[in-house]
Amino acid sequence: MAEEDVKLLGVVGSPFVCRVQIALKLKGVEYKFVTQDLQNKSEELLKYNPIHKKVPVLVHNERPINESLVIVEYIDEAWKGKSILPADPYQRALARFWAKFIDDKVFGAAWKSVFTVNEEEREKNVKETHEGLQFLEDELKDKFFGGEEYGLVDIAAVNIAFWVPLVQEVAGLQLFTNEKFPKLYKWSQEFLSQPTIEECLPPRDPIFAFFKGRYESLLASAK
Ligand SMILES: N[C@@H](CCC(=O)N[C@@H](CS)C(=O)NCC(=O)O)C(=O)O
Repeated sequence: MAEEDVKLLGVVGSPFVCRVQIALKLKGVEYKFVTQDLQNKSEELLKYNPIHKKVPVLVHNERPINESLVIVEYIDEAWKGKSILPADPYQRALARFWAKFIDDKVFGAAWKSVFTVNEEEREKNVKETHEGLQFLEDELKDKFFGGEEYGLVDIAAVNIAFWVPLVQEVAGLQLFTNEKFPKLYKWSQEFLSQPTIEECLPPRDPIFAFFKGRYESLLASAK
């Protein structure tokens, strides 16, 4: 391939950015990480993601791609190496379904369970999170969602493996525990300890402190 110019607009500590970092690492793609200030969005971010104005944005030879799951699929297609999606069309469709399910039905609810001061809303979201996690617990048949090797669904679910345990601790909630979801919990430990994944994870303590601060200011503002 011709000379590559690959930039990732992101922030450290974002589960969505982390997905893209994992995919780039898996394919061995060299890239420049361009840290964004989400309180004061750069011209570059607004230019490359004018619709959502969010990170991650992958810019490949000046062409931007938005939305983490779309980016991960793009990386899989644009670079050779270890495949992220299965080859079989039906299995590919299933992988896309579960990756989307994680965002639509699990992670958002887990996040809202933590970052709310409304008890009713919290309860509703805790219930939804548990229902979503149960579907994933039932779906997990092998070592990884991808089989013997991790793939799109595993990469998508890094938000469940790393971020949900972290933010549940911030609020003292029990969303994703070994007792409730033993298969999924075992998967998360196995997945997070894969060398490529470990290298892409942000340092836990500062991220914990960041979300703890955000949670405490939410509590304070509700008083
Ligand atoms: N659906 C998007 C979500 C990305 C997202 O929520 N990014 C956050 C950082 S973790 C962001 O850029 N937030 C800035 C904002 O909402 O203004 C994806 O999968 O890429």
